[in-house]
Amino acid sequence: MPRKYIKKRINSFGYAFKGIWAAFWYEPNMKLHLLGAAEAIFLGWFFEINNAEWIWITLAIGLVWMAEIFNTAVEKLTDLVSPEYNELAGRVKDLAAGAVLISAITALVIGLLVFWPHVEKLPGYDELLQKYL
Ligand SMILES: Nc1ncnc2c1ncn2[C@@H]1O[C@H](COP(=O)(O)OP(=O)(O)OP(=O)(O)O)[C@@H](O)[C@H]1O
Repeated sequence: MPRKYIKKRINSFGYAFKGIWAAFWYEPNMKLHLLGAAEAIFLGWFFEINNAEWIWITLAIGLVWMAEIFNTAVEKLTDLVSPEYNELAGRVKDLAAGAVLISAITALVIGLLVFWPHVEKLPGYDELLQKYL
């Protein structure tokens, strides 16, 4: 393989990592998603979830991060193209935000499906249920 080609591919990775770093550094929402991921990983460790369950958690985290980064990119591009008020620009941003919301709801459902059976097995769960329900 030509050296120039390899160098270009390595550069592309560098730009992509720069984008990921910028998203986590500058975007408050990404910090929240990072916190959400940390919580899910902590729960996964606490409940000693199996490989299949880790796959779902990994997919859920990746889905939300990916959607948020795309949303940020769309927002920036929209601000660049249409800094003034524009109905279409607003709709574009709403659509991108909608995609993030769908990813977050999906991740929440995955989290409940994965963790709820483990929560039910916690000692004292039945007593707690009887006391409050
Ligand atoms: N140029 C614009 N023209 C019309 N409406 C806009 C425009 N910019 C933003 N909006 C409206 O305001 C909403 C919020 O846009 P904004 O860019 O402030 O995103 P945000 O919710 O603050 O994003 P974040 O918090 O993720 O940075 C949009 O979803 C859209 O409805």
